[in-house]
Amino acid sequence: MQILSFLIAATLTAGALARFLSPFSDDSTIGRAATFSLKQVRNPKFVRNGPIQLARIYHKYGVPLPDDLKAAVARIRGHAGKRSTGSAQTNPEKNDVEYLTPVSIGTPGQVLNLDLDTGSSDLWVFSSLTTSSQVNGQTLYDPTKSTTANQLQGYTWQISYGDGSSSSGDVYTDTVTVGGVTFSAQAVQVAKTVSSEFTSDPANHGLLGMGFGSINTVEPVAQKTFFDNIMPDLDLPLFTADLKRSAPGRYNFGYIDPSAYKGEITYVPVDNDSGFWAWTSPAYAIGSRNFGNTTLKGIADTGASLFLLPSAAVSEYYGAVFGAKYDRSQGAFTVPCDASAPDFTFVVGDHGATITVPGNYIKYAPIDDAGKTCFGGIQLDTGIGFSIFGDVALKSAFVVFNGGNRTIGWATK
Ligand SMILES: C[C@@H](SC(=N)N)c1ccc(Cl)cc1
Repeated sequence: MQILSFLIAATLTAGALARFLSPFSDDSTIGRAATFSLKQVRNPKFVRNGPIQLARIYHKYGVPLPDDLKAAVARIRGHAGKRSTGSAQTNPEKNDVEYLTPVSIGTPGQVLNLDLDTGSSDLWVFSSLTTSSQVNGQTLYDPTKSTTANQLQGYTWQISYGDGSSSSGDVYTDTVTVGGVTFSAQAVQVAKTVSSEFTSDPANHGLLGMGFGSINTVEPVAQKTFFDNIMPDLDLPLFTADLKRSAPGRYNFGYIDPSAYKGEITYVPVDNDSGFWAWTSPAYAIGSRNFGNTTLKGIADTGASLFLLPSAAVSEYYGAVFGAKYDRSQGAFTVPCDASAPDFTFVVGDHGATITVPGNYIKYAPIDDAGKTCFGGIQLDTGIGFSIFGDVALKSAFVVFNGGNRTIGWATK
């Protein structure tokens, strides 16, 4: 409501109120009907502004602003400075086994390449405290060289991952920056021990968990993830993953890049009770076959390389690939690298949206120098309790992880 019209309305209200409260005023108009008219004049300084006017209606009826409108209003009112966005390139290792993202820790910044992992919630790094025999060329975070590092005395952590790897250590807080977004008191878990899987990968300097805080392993008090900490200051409470096959991809924070995807983003609910970004796909299809009606309950996991599915789906898939087999020596399905591998398509939501994983992505990587036999990009999820939409699936899509309303969005690209 314009200021002038608001004042007029207030005046009218006050006058009416005065008459109601004291019907016996000394007003000389008593006994005669009082009439008057007011000429409205346009406020030349009033500037139309859609989002502001729309926001005022929401405020008038006490309805919270939708995230997009809130962000638009913040930008218009110049509060955008209080909001932030960020963008970080992420780089695949050989065979896309993981994607590493530069992260600055400490003052002055010590840059380590970390695996941003939506399947865990600890930010841990190789450090000057890591057992020297377990270090193999990794960049080490040294808290003694950071003027902003503070140890959480008596705090420890220990984590084990689905692939059998593990690490443990002590806890500091320090300034952490990813893609230009900074949090000044982020829990940084310094490794004192790491398992051989981590020692054997010089390029990987640690993990930055992007799962939910409920599965952070720090004791005696679990610590918030980097995303938990920056979410309130982001333009939008979300991050996006745009992973690519054998090419750099990108994690964006606080905004959705419309040039990064095609068509519409389809959002579905996330069940974070497990601490993971768990969601359900209602159906899948192999190649040009019809969609079945078997749901896939799984997690979107940037920290897992492969696409782990129920045995029925895996058997149906490899049954359609000439020469595919379960190789006991690999403990996994393999396919001839020159095989014609069908696409794997899964449904998102209940309005027909789908994501297609190209068959070539499922001829994951050669297991021999001759390049004749390839490791399958789809493998069994037996014993895990859920499927894993790992990088083989994620790099087939543009994926939005919305921590505000706990949804996950999928789009083709
Ligand atoms: C949740 C992921 S581990 C991770 N993304 N940090 C996982 C669990 C179980 C298996 Cl078998 C493989 C991967």
